[in-house]
Amino acid sequence: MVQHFPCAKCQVPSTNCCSKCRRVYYCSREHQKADWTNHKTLCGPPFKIEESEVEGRYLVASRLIKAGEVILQELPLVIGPKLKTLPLCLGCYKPITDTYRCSRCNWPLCSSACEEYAFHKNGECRMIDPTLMINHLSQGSINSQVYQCITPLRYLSLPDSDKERLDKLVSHLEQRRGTDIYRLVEQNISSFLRYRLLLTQYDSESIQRVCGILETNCFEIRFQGRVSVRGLYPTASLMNHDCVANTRHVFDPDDFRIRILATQDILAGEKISATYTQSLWNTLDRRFHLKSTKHFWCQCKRCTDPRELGTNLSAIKCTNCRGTIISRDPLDQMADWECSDCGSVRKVEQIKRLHDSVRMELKQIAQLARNHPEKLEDFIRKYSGAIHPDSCHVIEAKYALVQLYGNTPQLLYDELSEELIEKKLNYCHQLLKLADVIEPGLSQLRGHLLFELQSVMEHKAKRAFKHDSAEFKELIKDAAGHLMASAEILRYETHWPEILEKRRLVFDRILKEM
Ligand SMILES: C[S@@+](CC[C@H](N)C(=O)[O-])C[C@H]1O[C@@H](n2cnc3c(N)ncnc32)[C@H](O)[C@@H]1O
Repeated sequence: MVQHFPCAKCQVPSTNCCSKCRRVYYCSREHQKADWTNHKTLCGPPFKIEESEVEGRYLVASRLIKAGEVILQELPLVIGPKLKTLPLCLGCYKPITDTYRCSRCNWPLCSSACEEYAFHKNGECRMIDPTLMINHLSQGSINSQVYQCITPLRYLSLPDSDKERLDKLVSHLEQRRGTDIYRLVEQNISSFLRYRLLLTQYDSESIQRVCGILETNCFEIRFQGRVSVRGLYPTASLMNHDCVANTRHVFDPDDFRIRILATQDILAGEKISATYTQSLWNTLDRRFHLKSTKHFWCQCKRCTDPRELGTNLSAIKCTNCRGTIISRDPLDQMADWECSDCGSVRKVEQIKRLHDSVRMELKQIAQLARNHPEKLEDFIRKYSGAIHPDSCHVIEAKYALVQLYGNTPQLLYDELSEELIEKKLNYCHQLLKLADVIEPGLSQLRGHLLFELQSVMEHKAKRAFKHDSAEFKELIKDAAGHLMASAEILRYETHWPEILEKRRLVFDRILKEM
């Protein structure tokens, strides 16, 4: 499915872009010509690179960037398997059944067409002596661990000019030295490449640096029907992190090109940010994850506020007075927590233990949720009282139900009670309010929630009201508006254009009949 972007002149979806900046799309040469006076001032990149001691390099808007604008697009210089991966075709990244082997190097692929993918052909296929892989690639016994060396090897085999660009990226080599991940790289990648595959031209330090660069800077690339892989993009990886980011990214399924889209208007001088973590996690978890994987303590606005910008995702109810317990200093992972009403104090270890046990319980319930959604409802009831109705765990349970109700066998709309329809509707509204704070604008979370909202509204309208009633018409019109809003966000994601088009036809028909 080729990605379409709206023509800058008339909004008609198009695949042709300005050949200079490749960020702005036109449906025809006429519209490109007509827009030139406007576009010529915007044709260069809308960002510059700045640097600070604490954050290193980062991207800053050099002019107003409008929500929805493509900020940059680029091809990956390296793409390949993640450290933990399922066995996959090294050409197209689909899961393999080991029925075809590369005629040159003997690595499992889908077909002869996959032998020609440049990253495979110029990487492991050219670099590894197939006779040395015989034991590791014998039929029926491929250990997914052997894939760990592929992406670093693809990096190491790049032309010098590409390598020079990537070598400037942050590796955190010093912080990684002596850690578990450093030892794992030493055993599974460095020793494997040097002593098993006899690639002794690469020293252990260089291999460790490359692995550090890959883990600090790669984007995860997921497509339905393919194993998820990682890609390294020299400019996109200069976006620093913020727990409320102002961009999102989409990948082109044909060439893995990344496009960075502004989710909100970004003023000249503002940082252009991405999120390296999960927006529904609480502050303790997000900060710990960023420190352990990316080696920095986040100090963004959201992390600084003990109430997480008023969302209370981290908050816990006080068992003494039912007030709200929050951290005394969220930028200190060891700080005590305190009830804002009665002042009683909890040690952070106690708070962490509580979060860990609730998270574990939710994980177990979520695995059964397809057949037992009522367990998620019980969880929500129990922990809205026992922790906090806005707690991240309660929110995650609600989001899981929003995705299940109406979309899963046995939970399709026709089988849902009115009560469950109403529940889904309420959860969508609550979660959208939250998303407006933690993932505002044209974010993927808002796109998915708006999509779920329009579908449940349509079903409620059909069920609750007569087709010629004012209530029916109002609900359907609102739902159609939400569909348009979700389409504006999701149309760049693979598979979504067809789904959105089907929904549009449904609403077209209903609106015509009204
Ligand atoms: C993908 S790189 C981003 C570009 C990087 N700043 C550079 O100079 O190349 C990720 C690294 O940037 C730094 N970084 C990103 N966001 C940060 C933030 N909000 N605060 C501090 N450091 C940050 C961390 O060192 C992190 O591991």
